[in-house]
Parts: sequence; C-alpha cells; structure tokens
Amino acid sequence: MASGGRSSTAKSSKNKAKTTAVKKNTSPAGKRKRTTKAKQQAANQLRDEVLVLLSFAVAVILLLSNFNLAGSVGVQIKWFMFGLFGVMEYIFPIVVAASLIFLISNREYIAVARVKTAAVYILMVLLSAMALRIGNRPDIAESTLMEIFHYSAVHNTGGGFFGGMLCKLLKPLGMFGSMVVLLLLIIICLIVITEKSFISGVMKMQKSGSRMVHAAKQDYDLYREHSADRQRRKPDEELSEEEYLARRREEKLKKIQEKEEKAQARMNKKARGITSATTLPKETAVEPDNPIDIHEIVVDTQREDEYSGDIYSPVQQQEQAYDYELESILTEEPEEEMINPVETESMPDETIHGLSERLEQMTGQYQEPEMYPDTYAENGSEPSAYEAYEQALPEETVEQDMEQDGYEAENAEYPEPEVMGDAEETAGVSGQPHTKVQRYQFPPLSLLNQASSKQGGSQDRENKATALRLQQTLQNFGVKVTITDISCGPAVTRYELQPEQGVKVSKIVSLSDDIKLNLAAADIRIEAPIPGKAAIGIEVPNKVAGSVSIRELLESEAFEKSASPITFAVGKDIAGKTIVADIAKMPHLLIAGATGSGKSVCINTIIMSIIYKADPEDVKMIMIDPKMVELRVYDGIPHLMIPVVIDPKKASGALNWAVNEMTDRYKKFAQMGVRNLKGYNDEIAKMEVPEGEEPPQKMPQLVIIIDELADLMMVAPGEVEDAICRLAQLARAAGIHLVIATQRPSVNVITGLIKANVPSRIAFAVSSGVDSRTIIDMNGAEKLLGKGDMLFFPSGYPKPVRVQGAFVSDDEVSRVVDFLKENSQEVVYDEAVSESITSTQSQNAHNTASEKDSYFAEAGRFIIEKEKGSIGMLQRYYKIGFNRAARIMDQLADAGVVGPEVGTKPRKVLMTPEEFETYLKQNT
Ligand SMILES: Nc1ncnc2c1ncn2[C@@H]1O[C@H](COP(=O)(O)OP(=O)(O)OP(=O)(O)O)[C@@H](O)[C@H]1O
Repeated sequence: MASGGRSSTAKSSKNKAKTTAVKKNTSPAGKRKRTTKAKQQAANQLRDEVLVLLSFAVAVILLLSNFNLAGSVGVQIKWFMFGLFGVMEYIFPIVVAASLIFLISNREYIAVARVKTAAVYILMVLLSAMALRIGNRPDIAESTLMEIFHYSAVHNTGGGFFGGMLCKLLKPLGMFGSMVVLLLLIIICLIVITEKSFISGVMKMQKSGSRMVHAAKQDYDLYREHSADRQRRKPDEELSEEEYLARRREEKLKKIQEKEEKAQARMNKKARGITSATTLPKETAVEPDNPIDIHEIVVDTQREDEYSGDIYSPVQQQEQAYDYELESILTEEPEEEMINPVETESMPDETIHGLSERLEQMTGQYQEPEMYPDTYAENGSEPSAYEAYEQALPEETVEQDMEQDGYEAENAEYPEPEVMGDAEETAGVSGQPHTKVQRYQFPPLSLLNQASSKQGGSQDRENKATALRLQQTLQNFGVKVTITDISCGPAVTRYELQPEQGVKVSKIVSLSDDIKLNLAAADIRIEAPIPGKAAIGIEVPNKVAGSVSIRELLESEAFEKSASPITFAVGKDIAGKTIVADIAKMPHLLIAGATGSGKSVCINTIIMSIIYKADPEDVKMIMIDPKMVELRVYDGIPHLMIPVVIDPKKASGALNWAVNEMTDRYKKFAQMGVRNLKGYNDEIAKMEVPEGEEPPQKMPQLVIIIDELADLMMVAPGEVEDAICRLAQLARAAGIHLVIATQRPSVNVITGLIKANVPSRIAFAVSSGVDSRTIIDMNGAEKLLGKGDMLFFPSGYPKPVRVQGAFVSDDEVSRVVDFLKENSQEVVYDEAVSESITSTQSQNAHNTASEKDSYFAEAGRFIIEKEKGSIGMLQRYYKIGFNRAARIMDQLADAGVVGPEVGTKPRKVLMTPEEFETYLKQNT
C-alpha cells in the first residue's frame, strides 16, 4: 500500500512536472496556436501525398483498362467507364489525375480550384454529348438511356450515359438548337477554366487577323514594287529570286534591330538625335591648322563666374556693402553723367541689364538697407553692375575707391570716403550707441567649425533593416503597412508608413510601446498622420546622434537668400532640410525646455545668425541674462544697445525702457503718417534734408533676448509680465521682437497672458506631457531626445516641426566676438538708455524702500472718489498686474486710507479727500 502510495505520489509529481513543462512551453496562447498549426500542416502534407499517389494509381489503372492491359478487372472497368462517358473516357484518366493535382496545389484558393475542376468535368460531359449529338448513334430520339450506355460501353464511342442524358434533355431543341446550346455551354466552361474573356479574345483575333491582312498587303505592295523595279532594271542588275529573298530578309532584320534600339532608348529615357545647340561658338571653333586645342587652364580673375555669387563670403559681402554705399554716393550725381554711352554700347547685354536695374533703383527709390543681403543673394548680375559702376565713375573716384576697397586685405579698415561728408557723425537715434560710423565687418565663416562628416552607406543599410523590422512588427499585430519613404535627419530617422485600407490610425499609435520594444529604440514619436501627406510617420532616434553645425546653416542657400536681417538659422528638419526663420514674422518667440536640453545653444544660434546677417545699424539687441554666465560673452559687440543685463532688477527697467521706446516709435510713426518701421525708414530715406540740418536717423530693429524668464518672474513678476505683454501685443510694427527662454514651463512663469501674446514657440525636451502642453498646447516634447532636438512651432504652422537645432560652441562664440571687438571701434552705449534703466531701477528700489508705489497717491484719490477699496478695480484702471495692485492696496491700508480685508468684499474707505491730501503732504 505504502509503496503504491509512494509510486502514485511519484507519478503525480512526474505528471505535475510534465504539466508544468507543457505549461512552460505553451503558456503563451500564441505559442500553443503555432504548435497546433504546425502539426496540422504536417498532417495535411501527408494526406496530400497519399491522395496524389492514389489518384495516379487510379489514373494508371483506368488508362491501362482503356487499352485492355489491366486484365479481366480492367475489361469490366473499361466497359463501365465507356458506358458512363462514351468517347471521352479516353481522356478521363488524365483528367482525374490532373484535377487532383490541381486541387492540391491550389489549396489556398480551394473554392476557386473546386469551381474550375467542376467546370472541367462538365466540359467532358458536354463534349461527350456533342459527340453523341453529331454522330447520333444510337439514335437519341429512339434509344433509352440504358441503350445509349450499353452502346457506348460496347463500341467505345458515343456520348455514354451522361452525354445521352444531356442530349435527351436538349432533344426538344432539335439537332441545331442542341448544338448551339452545347457550344455555348462549352464556351462558358472554357471561360471559367481559363478566366479569359471570349469577346476580347475574338477582338484580338480580329485585330491580329487585320494585322496579318495589313502585313500581307504590305508584302504584296513591296512585291509589286520589286517586280516593277525588276522590269525597269537592266538585265545584268537583275537579282535572282534567292538573292531577292536574302535581301528582303536582311531588310527585315534591319527593321527589327531599329525597333529594338528605339525601345531600348525609350527605356533608358534617352533622347536621340536632338541637340539644342546647333552652332559652335566662334571662340571654341577648332582652327584647321591646330585641330586639337590643348592649353593650360589659368585662373581668370577678371571673368565673372556665374556661380561665384553663390558662395557666401564675408569679403564679398563687404564688396556688396561698399557697392551699396557707392550707390548712395552716386544718387547725388545726375544720371547722364554717370554712364558713358560708348562704354555702355560695348558692354555685354546682361551688364547693361544689371546696370539699368541698378540705375532704376538709384534714381527711383532708395534701396532699403535691410534688403541688401537679399541683393547679394541675387548674385547673377551683381558683379557686372559693380564693374559698370567702376566704368561709369569719374577716374579719380574709381582710384580712390580702389584704395579704400577691402579686396586688398580682408581686415583692412575702410578709410572714410570723403564724399560721405558725414563721416564723423554720431548715431543720434534714441537708444543707439554713440559710436563713430564705421563699416561693420562681417565676421568670416572660417571662425566657425566645419561640419562633421556624415555617415555613409552603413546608415542606409541600417535604415532599411529597421524599416523591415518595423513592417514585420506591425504585421505581427495584424496591421499591414507599406513603407513609402525613409527620411534620415541628423539625429532622427522618420519612416513613413501607408496603412492598408481599413486600418485605423489609432491602432498604430496604440502600438507605440510594442514598436519601441521591437526596434530596441530609446523612444519613438509617432506623427499620425504627417501633415499634408497620406502617411504616418514613425520617428526613431539614430544609433549615432549627429549634430548640425551653425556654419553649414549660415553657408546654406536658404540663409543667404533670406532677405530679413533678423533671420534665424534654426537647424535641420527630419529630412535634413535646412530650416531658417524670420524673427520679424514670428514676431515673438518663446523657447522652453528642461535643463540641458539646448535652450542656451539655441539662443546663441539666434545671436550668431544676427551677427552674420545684419549690420548693427539695422539691428540692435538687448540681452537679459539673469543666469549671468550664458550671454555675458557678447558684451562689447556692436549690435548691443546696452551691456548685457545680468541683474534681474535692472531687467524690468530694460523692459520698461523697451515699452517706452515702443511708445516713442509709435508717436514718430504717427507724425510721419506711416504704419510701421519699414514705412518710417523708407520715408526717412526719401526725405530731403536742408543743408546744415542733421537728417533724422533710421530706426533699427530691436531684438530683446531673455535667457531665463523664471528668474525675472521671481524678482518682479508683475512688472515683467506687464512689460512683456505690452511689448508682445504692440511691438511688432515698431520692429521690436522678444525672444524669451525658460526652463520652467510652469503656468506661473509662462502665464496665460504671456502665452497668448507670444505666438511662436520652440519646445525642447521636457520631462512630462503636461510641460509639453504648457509650451505648445500638445504632447510631443516629452519624447524629444535633448541636445538640440526641438519642436519648432512658429506662428502660422499648423503643427510643430521636429528640427535638430544648430550647435555653436563657446569657442566659436568667443572667436566671433573677439573678431567683432577687434574690428569695430569701442562701443559707447547710449547714456539715455542706461540712465532710464537705472532710474526705473532706482525708482523701483525707492518704492520698495519707502514702500510706496508710484501709483500710490493716484490710487488713493481714485479709491476715495469711488468709495470702494477693490484690487480688481485698480488692476483694471491702471492696467497693472494683480501683485502690484494688491501691494498698492496694502500700502493704502497701512496709511489708513482703507480698512482691513473683509473676505472677498471691497475694503472700506476710511479717509476723506482732504484728509488724504494732508497725509500726502506730511509723508513726502
Ligand atoms: N543643437 C545641439 N546639438 C548638439 N548638442 C547640443 C545642442 N544643443 C545643446 N547641446 C548639448 O546640450 C548641452 C546643454 O545645452 P544648453 O546649455 O543649451 O542647455 P540649456 O537648456 O540651456 O540648459 P540650462 O537651462 O541648464 O542652461 C550643451 O552643452 C551641448 O553639449
């Protein structure tokens, strides 16, 4: 018993082990299914093999029986089968074997295969009926079915039992009627079997028939021609029939070859025998005595290279700048004096064209300075026009110009041309540094690092492998997609998928974690659908994250061609396309992201873009850097309006100054009757100034850059918010633009007001979807990779674009700043601006010290007049923030003007106007 018990326990434990093993193996439902499927497949294969062998055996026995080679059984089989099928029994064994093989090999489409097999058997019966109908033996009308069967079995002919049955059915239609019906049925069966249209077949036959007739006709024509020719030819020229045929064959072969060549050329998309240039230019024509002209190629500095203007060169830019200056000098000269008609005649066409365009500008309107980068981008006619000026100028001027020219030494300072007259003038525009007018020298691009080399073919291979894996992964989840495109960006690669009809986009989005797992990717971002495309984009980080150098962006055509002096080289998008943006159009930009995500680098790229694009006369910057370390390096560059502001308390002063400057500018616009900065500058340029009077200065565009808004908001939230909102709402037309960066995208830093007024955003990597929503009102930034990976969302874009921001190192910045400091005179900042900022600051300090707001007296009078101490009322009336209004109210309470807080109700007013006036007199 005991042993029995033990053995049963052992058994049960064994069973348990087995079950666990089985469980282990089959625990996932997918695995179990797969094993069952595999087993079933193996069984099916065996069954198929047996069936094939059996059908062959049957077919062979039937075949042997038909020829009396299968013994007495065979004789019986033959008798029976002929009785059933009549004359068609001869092919019946083959049909049996073939149909079985056909069914097995088309198992996946078994329904179709069955229909086709049935059609073959019906065809057999129809053919046997046809045979009976044609032979009519035994007579269909008079014989019974059994007699027909018997007759076919004995004589191995006729329609057999089935054929007889059909014929008997069709008997009422008579012989011809039955034949027609049988024929039609045979055709239908053939259509079902072959899946070929009968009508189109007939049409084709008709076509080929007509082609044959046509060919025969051609042959006949040729033959007639030939015989006529033969009659005309002399007897010795006459060809024998064989020779004639051989020649014909040759001709035909030639024709075929020609046809093939044509087809090949079409396939290779080559045009043959076409040339647009049919004449040789004179200078390149080969002289007969010197047929091969080989000579050394020498650099021709005089000749204008049609592409030379495409290359960005600061030197060239200087030339352009100088060209521009020259132009302004020339405007003083009458037009006729400038161009020597004889010389004009000898000029090439495009030079004249370029010149006439320039003249139009010179005489017509002032060429707007901010457009001149654009002008140098339109390089085609520029150099020629420059030459033309030189030719057109009086000789001394040209000589003088050549001396002054910056060609000789890149860094050579330009002596002030005498003709300018106002060389000693100082920039008197409000807020502009009092610097001596000196031509701005654009820093050369060689100060920046070269772009690192790109990955080659291995990246391509890797991308293709990832695309396949992606497709396979989605297929495993029942989502069939086609990969339509792969865009390889610097840090991320986007795979574009087109789902099959009926696949929901949300299903692919819900599989994002599975895709991440299968691709072993750090993070993926799904863009479903890609704006403007019928595809879904899956963005996968590259194995090796590449970076984008600022230099390659500044060298790019997009940057060069951009007309705005405040163009910002953003970076490269997912397809590697250069993205540049015009800050003027943004018109204010908010940059937010977690610490270390690349905000400061982005701000540096903005500053560098401006340095490389704009003359300080056209663009000024105010930099506010409460972090104290990021932007200080720029101190001393000529674009700065005031030294970099590092004191957060001073920052609100700077912002207030900007608000005042904006108001001032609007007043000036109103006086001049223009609507914006461009209109004002245009008017100034056109203005005729009486001699001795100073011409009004044009207004520069102003970019205010704040690196870390959170620090400012901590010190003076109300003032900063007020100033930012006022600037953001109105400053666009005044040419003042804000670039604000923050690493705390919380609602108390990026307040609703700021968000509503700053329409363009850049989101760098953030830690949560909530932060992403605070910045760009949608998720996505939490999936970014950091290090310059951004979602660029300027106003006007329907969706943010993923861009790899340009990288600029501290060394590069230092080199450029050093260059600017060396090549520009020491910048003396406008006292007025600094003073205004300091006074605001001291006023703030004073207010804090004496704890009295500047609105204290006014607010007191107002509240006494309204007999209601409400903070909201103060906010509304003085257009100030809540904090400031609350502070004023507290001060009024301290002074005894209003009573203490009573819940949410307004405070009680405790003073009369006279009492308040006395209080003010005593306390000031
Ligand atoms: N576009 C870029 N390409 C490559 N690397 C970058 C890029 N931008 C930033 N980085 C890398 O990320 C680091 C941090 O960048 P950055 O200092 O701009 O971050 P941040 O967001 O300003 O951080 P914090 O708010 O702490 O100052 C840089 O030192 C650099 O190595």
